[in-house]
Amino acid sequence: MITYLEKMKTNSIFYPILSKINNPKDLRSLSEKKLSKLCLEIRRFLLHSVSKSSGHLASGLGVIELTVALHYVYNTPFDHLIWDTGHQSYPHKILTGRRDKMHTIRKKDGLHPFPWREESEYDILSVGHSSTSISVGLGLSIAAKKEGKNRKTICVIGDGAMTSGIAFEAINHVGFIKEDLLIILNDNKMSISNNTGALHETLLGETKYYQSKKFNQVLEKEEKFVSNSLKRRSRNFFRSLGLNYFGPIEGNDVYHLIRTIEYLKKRRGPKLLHIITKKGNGYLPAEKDPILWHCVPQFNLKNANKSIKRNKKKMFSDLFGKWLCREASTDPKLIAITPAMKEGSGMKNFCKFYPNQFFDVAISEQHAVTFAAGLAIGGYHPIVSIYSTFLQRAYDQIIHDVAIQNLPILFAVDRSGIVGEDGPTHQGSFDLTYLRCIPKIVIMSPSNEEELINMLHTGFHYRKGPVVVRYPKCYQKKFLKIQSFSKMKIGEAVIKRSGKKIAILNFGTLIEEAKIVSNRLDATLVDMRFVKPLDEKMILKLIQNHQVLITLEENSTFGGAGSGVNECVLKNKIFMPILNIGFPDNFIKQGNRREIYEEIGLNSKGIENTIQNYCNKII
Ligand SMILES: Cc1ncc(C[n+]2csc(CCOP(=O)(O)OP(=O)(O)O)c2C)c(N)n1
Ligand SMILES: CC(=O)[C@@H](O)[C@H](O)COP(=O)(O)O
Ligand SMILES: [Mg+2]
Repeated sequence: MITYLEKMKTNSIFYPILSKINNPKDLRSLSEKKLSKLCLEIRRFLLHSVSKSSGHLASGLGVIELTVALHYVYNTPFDHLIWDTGHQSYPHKILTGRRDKMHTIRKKDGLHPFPWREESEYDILSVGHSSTSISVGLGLSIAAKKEGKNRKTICVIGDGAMTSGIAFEAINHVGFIKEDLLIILNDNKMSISNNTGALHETLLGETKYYQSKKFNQVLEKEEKFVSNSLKRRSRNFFRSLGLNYFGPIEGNDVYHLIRTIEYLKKRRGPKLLHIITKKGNGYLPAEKDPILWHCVPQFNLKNANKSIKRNKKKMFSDLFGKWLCREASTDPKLIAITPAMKEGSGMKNFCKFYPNQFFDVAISEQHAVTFAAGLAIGGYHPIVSIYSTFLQRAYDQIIHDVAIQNLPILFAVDRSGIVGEDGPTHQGSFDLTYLRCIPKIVIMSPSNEEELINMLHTGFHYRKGPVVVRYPKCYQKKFLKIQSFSKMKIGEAVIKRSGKKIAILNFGTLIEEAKIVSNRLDATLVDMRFVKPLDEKMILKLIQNHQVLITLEENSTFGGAGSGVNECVLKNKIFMPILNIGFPDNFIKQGNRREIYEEIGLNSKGIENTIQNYCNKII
């Protein structure tokens, strides 16, 4: 039987134009008048495909016209097209030979969630974290010039991604060395949440000016438009940094885009084209609620909003948000900071109820950390809520601006461990490794909902230096009413089960699997809770009456919690077999969390097998 999707991908009745486009060359052979119809077909295809696959939708809907225009005007893949962050690249994937695989996106062995170098020659840069496009684009354009290739480089960056430090640093360089590069600023006034910041205000100003002058009428006459857009203001942010600034122009009109981009292609030097698009364009539910539709689970197209909301389950992040509200109710000095991840981090209610104690600093992880340092020095009680993978961006800030100065800041490190569908760029595989070596930092890893709350409470009131509570992207199993919390003794582990020969030292939420395994193997199970400081007394006691130690964590085993246990044992000059179980030494691909844990041997069966194989040689 032909499945719905199979029908959809081959059906030349549903998609008379799109079904014939297998690469951008096919697109470039179309007459221009077919392009707006093609955009409609892509939009329909995208909606159907994401409704089956899940994924990033609203941003892709907003750049369909831009994607068509860019591949139409430029000679891709010879010319280099870079999509910043990459969550908007689904239309690009559809047009570059991957249409038939779109239903596999974000799935195990399926298409990668973002542009990926190994996946296609049209993906010149692998991405996932934002704001890298201009730096890489500049490097590519210089390389092309040195090689004597008449190759063009185009970077598409969103107004959200433009707020990040690295994008500012790149613009500073681009405007100075004046290489040939086209930056397209896709301004839809949205990050995941509403965009924030002074740059956003500046862009708003540009947009209002453009609307008041009705530049889109002038656009019909391309030359006049361009000269007008050059004339109308002597300075704006980008122009004052040495870039040729054009626009803003309507970014959801494929013909205007083609005219403008063709014109800019002929001009050399650093250019920034400011386009105004609508996130979710052409699909009313997503236009109305682009936050909900930024990244969606599978949904039913007939009652889309409802089916998305119905599928939403409570996560650890929501518990963090509840705890935050509760703690803020007794502490006006509590300040919570997010670098553009308000919704994902569970802070929607907090920012509503405590707007004066909340800062969304836009996509600026480095600033978020150092800004917290300033607040802490000033006597406030900052909490930085941040995803494990994005905290990687702020490593020096944690060491130089926070830890060296012993500042009391709580880091709520969300999405630690496997996040699943977002793949290698987003897995929280390394935070224990990169944080554990920082002197005096306290690191906790809750194994369940109660521990999460108690650890956040303990960490927030610790006040002797930085504290990290790291927790995964997992659903709450228990409904917790947050009435009271208790402080934990720093560095204290608890025994969950007493057994023989084998002691399992668990760090984090794999405890459910560890319980099953310890019952089957009659092993001792300890909930270590603290990655730093380790409960050394407990480790030494376990060594006395067991033959093997097993450590279990949701982090790379290289330098993670298990490495800490190894160091403790070596330091005490003890010979003891230790097996570290955790993530393997590779970048873990996309898939759902359950599948990935199974594949890397972190379900109960896998853990038991690994332990047995190891112990067979010893016990
Ligand atoms: C370094 C980093 N921080 C945060 C994110 C999460 N993130 C992904 S998309 C996005 C919003 C980007 O907004 P914009 O660039 O304007 O694109 P739009 O979604 O509006 O198309 C954010 C915050 C990320 N991918 N990388
Ligand atoms: C592209 C990106 O970085 C975000 O959109 C991310 O996918 C959000 O992740 P969560 O869905 O886990 O909040
Ligand atoms: Mg945006």
